[in-house]
Amino acid sequence: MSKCMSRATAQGSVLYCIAPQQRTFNTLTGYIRQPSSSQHIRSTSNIHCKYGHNRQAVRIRNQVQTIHVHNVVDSSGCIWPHRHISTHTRQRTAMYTYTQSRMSGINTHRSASTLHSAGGHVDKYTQTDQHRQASTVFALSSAPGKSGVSIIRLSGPFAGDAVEALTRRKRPAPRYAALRKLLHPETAEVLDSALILWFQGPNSFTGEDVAELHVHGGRAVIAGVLAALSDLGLSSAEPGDFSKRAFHNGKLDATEIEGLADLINADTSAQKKLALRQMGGEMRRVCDGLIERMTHSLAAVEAYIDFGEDDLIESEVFEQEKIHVNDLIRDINTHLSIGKRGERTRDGVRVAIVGPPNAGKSSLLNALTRRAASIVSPIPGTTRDVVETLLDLDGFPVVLADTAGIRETTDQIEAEGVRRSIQRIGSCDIRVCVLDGTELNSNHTHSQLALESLEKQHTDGYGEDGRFSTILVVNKTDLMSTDDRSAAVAALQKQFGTTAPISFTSCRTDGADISQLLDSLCEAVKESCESAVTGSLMITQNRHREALMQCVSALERFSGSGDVAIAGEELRLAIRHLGRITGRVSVEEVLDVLFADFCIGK
Ligand SMILES: Nc1nc2c(ncn2[C@@H]2O[C@H](COP(=O)(O)OP(=O)(O)OP(=O)(O)O)[C@@H](O)[C@H]2O)c(=O)[nH]1
Ligand SMILES: [Mg+2]
Repeated sequence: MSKCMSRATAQGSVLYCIAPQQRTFNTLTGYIRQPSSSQHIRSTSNIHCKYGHNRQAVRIRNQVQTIHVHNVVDSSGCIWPHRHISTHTRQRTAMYTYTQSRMSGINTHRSASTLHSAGGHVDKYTQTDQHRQASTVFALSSAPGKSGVSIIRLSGPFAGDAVEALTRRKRPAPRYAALRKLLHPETAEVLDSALILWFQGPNSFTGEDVAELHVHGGRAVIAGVLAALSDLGLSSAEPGDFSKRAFHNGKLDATEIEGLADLINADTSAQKKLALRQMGGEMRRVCDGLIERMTHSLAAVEAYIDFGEDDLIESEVFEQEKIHVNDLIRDINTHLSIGKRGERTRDGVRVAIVGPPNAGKSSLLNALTRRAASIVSPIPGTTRDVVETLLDLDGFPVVLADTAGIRETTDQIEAEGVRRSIQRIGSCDIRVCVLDGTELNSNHTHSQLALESLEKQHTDGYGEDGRFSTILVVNKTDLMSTDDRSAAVAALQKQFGTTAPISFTSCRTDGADISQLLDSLCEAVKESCESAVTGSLMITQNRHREALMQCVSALERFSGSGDVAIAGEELRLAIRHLGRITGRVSVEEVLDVLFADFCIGK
């Protein structure tokens, strides 16, 4: 929490913000106009202020993290109410506004100097050592269990002292590895010989003081060092504690933290690439760019509401902003139109193996995964439930599902299995429909029923991206003649058209031939993950998609609105939806960027 106060000067009021860690807010000084004038101050200082007949705004530039303003006092001694100031680290601009009506009831007679002397505003570093110890966390950052080297990480104000207590030497120079003996701080028992890395905050992952102890990865060594840290009064980190601190200190935004978690969980190279893109701030940059554009539009609309009559702002402003907002809608829809490619790459492409009983679905799943994941038997109706297994196909993650054979049955359990199969046909990304090649030409009722179910769920075989997302597999080719194959192709093409991909497979236990299917499947999986539009944004989380969709809805309502005040609210709502993606913007406030661009009062 930071505190703000002002000091009267010849130019107006200088705004001070005092952060818990004083280094953070050196840049936050600036000028606040007295609320009796509507003249806009253009200042080269870090804060601009503008007074309108019902709104007040403070603009902060070059901020490095989100701050919380408790009280702002202007030169007349008027205390402004508590509000959040959210800053965009790289966007360089943030706004703090409030409506004057909300100021009613606030003590306007208390002077800035009284506030100063009242204490509690200068948040000087007064934490006790105990407090510093408890707010410093430690954890084993590498995987638990035996290993060559394990890394124990510490973060917080007491991290440096803890290193000195364990090594009985001065902490190493920042970012230089130092070999040190670790000793128990009380008993002096040797715990290990460790490599120590020291990161002085804010130049660390969490933004706090951080130390990494690279110790030998034996269980007893790790347990001994962790116990010593606990004895020093440090707290054991909760899951995600380090990332949470990085977020609160403005080191990572919500999307970058999600990217980090994805990177740790990435099993395939495509997942890794996607996670690195997100961790690199791709989503943040897109969101920041969109928010900046919306902010400009909102500022124009607000300026029109506040100053339209007094300052002769052209009435076309509203119409012009509708054009800008329509451009925004188009751009966000372009991101959304790429479909669920990002989510598929992150969570795995859902591939379902479906078809009539005994066609060889389970045999095919086992051949693809190269293990006996599903039970195979000559008895039709062997598979009853959906059997899922994970597969890495050319670097892309696939969730492969074997399903019950589709047929009419009086067996209640099998009927439930058939219902689940049909459901899976509708919900998966790619369908692999396995047919018994020896029975395909004999008007086999089960094959027909399976194909009909496929058609019913997916009328023309095309998925949400307009791709033909069904691969037809003719299995048991070892029992088929060349003529049988030609007849099978003709029959399937008659039903599904000539573009339907058809693969021939054999899953005999003495050697499966599935290469044709593997090629088709790899192609389909890649296509369902990779974006046709190079460099386009990959949406990896459902919550991002939902926020973007809600943002578009609000923007559409803005465009359709005839009332400028209501439209302004919609725009504010749109910004808030996008702000939720990065976690950076918690606006209840009106953003007002345009004071620099709009020459109000000229
Ligand atoms: N000759 C030959 N037999 C196969 C082939 N694929 C599967 N089979 C046999 O066909 C029978 C059924 O195989 P499954 O894999 O259990 O068939 P399924 O489609 O999973 O059957 P349900 O689970 O009952 O729906 C088994 O006896 C397999 O050994 C193949 O390519 N060639
Ligand atoms: Mg089966």
